[in-house]
Amino acid sequence: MRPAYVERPEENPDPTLLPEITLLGPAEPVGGAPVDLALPSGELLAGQYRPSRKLGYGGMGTVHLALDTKLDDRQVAIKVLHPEQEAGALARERRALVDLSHDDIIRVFNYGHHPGVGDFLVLQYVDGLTLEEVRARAQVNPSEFGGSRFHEFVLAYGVRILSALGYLHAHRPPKVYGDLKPGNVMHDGTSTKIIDVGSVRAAGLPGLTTEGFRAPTVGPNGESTRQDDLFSLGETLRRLCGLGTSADDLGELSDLAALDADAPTVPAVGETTTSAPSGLGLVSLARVLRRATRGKRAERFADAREMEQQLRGVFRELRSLRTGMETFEPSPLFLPSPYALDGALGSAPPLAHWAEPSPPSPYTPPTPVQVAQRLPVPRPGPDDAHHDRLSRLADAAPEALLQHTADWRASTEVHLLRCRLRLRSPGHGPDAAEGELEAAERLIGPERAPYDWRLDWHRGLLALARGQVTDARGHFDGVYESIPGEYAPKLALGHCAEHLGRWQEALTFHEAVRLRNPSLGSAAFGAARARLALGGERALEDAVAALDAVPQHSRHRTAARTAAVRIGVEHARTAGPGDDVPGRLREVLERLALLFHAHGLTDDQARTRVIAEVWEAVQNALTRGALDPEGLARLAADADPRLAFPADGATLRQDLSRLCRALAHQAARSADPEDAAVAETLLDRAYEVRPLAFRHHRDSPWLGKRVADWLRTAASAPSHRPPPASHGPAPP
Ligand SMILES: Nc1ncnc2c1ncn2[C@@H]1O[C@H](COP(=O)(O)OP(=O)(O)OP(=O)(O)O)[C@@H](O)[C@H]1O
Repeated sequence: MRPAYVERPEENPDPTLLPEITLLGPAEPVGGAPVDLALPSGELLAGQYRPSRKLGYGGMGTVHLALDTKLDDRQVAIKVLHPEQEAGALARERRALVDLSHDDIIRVFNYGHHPGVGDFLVLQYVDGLTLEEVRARAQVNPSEFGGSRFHEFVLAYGVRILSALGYLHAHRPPKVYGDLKPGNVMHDGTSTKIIDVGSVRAAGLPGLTTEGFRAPTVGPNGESTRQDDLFSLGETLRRLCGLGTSADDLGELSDLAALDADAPTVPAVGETTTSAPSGLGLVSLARVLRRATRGKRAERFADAREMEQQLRGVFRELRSLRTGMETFEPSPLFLPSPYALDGALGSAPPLAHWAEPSPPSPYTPPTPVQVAQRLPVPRPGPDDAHHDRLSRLADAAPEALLQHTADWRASTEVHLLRCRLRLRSPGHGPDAAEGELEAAERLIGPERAPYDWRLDWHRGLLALARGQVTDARGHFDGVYESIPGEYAPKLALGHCAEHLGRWQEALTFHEAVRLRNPSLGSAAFGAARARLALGGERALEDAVAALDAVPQHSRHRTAARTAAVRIGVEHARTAGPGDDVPGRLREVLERLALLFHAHGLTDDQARTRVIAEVWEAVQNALTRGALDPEGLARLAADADPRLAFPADGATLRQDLSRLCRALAHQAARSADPEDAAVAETLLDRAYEVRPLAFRHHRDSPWLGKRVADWLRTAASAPSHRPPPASHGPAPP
């Protein structure tokens, strides 16, 4: 191993950052030999280059370090070709090699011939290690690369190499590199260089390849396509990560089954002792490498850009899972979703909450139908005829959009849009949506349809809309296989796992998405629900922490803060004998004040419902003996005065009675007929809860008339002017 110093970069979300590797001292010649060029002493190669030592050798030739005496003694690498290479393809391609210009591809400065030595290329000199040497180093000393962080650096190598491959592939006619492997890429300071450019050729022409990195689809004489390059890169990265010994092993590592286990999965590491990421990070990494190294070209990434997007996504996931830090970058394939998928948790309790003798759990997840309607939406494909128009569409009512797009010429994306709109529109449903999906599939055609993840995504939505969650999980798993760096399939799988009772799996998916992008309410709510369902000592703290991590600038912030209050209430309501109910209630009141005055819950009706729920929880604690009158007084003394929290039991009851009447008022004016029935129940409660001195029955003939009159007035009051709770028409 050559002596070198590895300096890791600070933690950073940039998926192209590499450690800085500096070779130390006079490096040993790689081949162990000094210059072995047949040059008389003092003679310059081609009258210009002074060789100093051998750098290495390979199938094509021997590489020497030399000084360019005509250019300020600049260091260059001279690659002297083996005689059998001289008349080969390289000789014809020299001009093209000199023209190659990309930061991650070694520069070919010159070429020449020296009698007695032969043909040679003059290359940019790289004072670094090959990736094969880096791999060996990481195997011996993983901590030098930050342990499992090494895998993120491997992805960074991938992203950089893909930039070079993308450059070659974009030539007209396209070029391929043809012979990608760890020995042909060097770590150059903090960047990479593909060194062995002799294999570069036009796509489809014969050329150099290497056993073990060669795709099965390459022709007998090395005839390669762009997707064969992606295979070789996938294999290169697999070796660097040391995952398995072949693409088959990646299949095993890609399995979701392990994610519902209690303990984190232990990776089956093949060729390295570098600690590999575990759990979902490992699955995503294995999947991205597997997709690149699939046997059939159609199963691999379509191009360098597609592969790069997914490597970047997996990088973000690994980094966030390792550090717990946000690693956000907008998704290239999905639009940001406006919906929080918060189930019952993220908003004030609905009026129906008071219809039940004991309120339903607020932890209920969103229904499969709601999930189908509110998952993130794929961005329209750039090649679609309607791409521009589709990108400009506002998220309007589904019926209106169906009408708006009715006369658009059919295209895959238009059918997929209509499929989603029909799922969201009450008058249509899954059967109509399925027709659109079939039309999209026909347009994609039988050759490409099996590999188009968009079809699987929409099949997953359809299955959810029909309540077939196991099927949906299968479809979304297919999407995750295809685009392993994307967050949206993981969000979908998290919701499926919740409905299948696979709570550990749900937590794994939601946490991975949430950590990467804490602004995304859906994942924070999912993680909170999964933590609460799994239980355990820290369940409540961890659930609330996930919600608190939704940042102030997120559109889901108010919902997340509301949920944190409601979780506290629910906990106080269902607390066992050992629980610190006064402490919990104190926290709830603190959060409530912040929710109203800093975190944006400004709607008066919602505020009244949240206050009623909190006050009821306090009353409930008093009744159960979990809180005593002194404790209540202390809570009031500590609470934010703007909450006007009652300091004694009688005032609390009076407040509750007033709140119930305010809620009855909301119910009486609600457009929902079921709410009207709740109005009666709430009035009953208002009377029940009054302090003893005030108690009487509302059904007394005198009072009954007044109540009926009041309800009528309330119901006929103009509904566009919702008065604050305390300012409704004077209740009886
Ligand atoms: N530009 C360079 N700067 C520094 N070292 C280099 C450079 N090019 C090659 N080397 C060293 O020489 C070794 C052999 O180089 P290279 O892989 O290009 O040769 P090759 O004959 O094409 O090998 P093969 O075809 O077997 O991969 C490399 O492993 C590297 O250590």
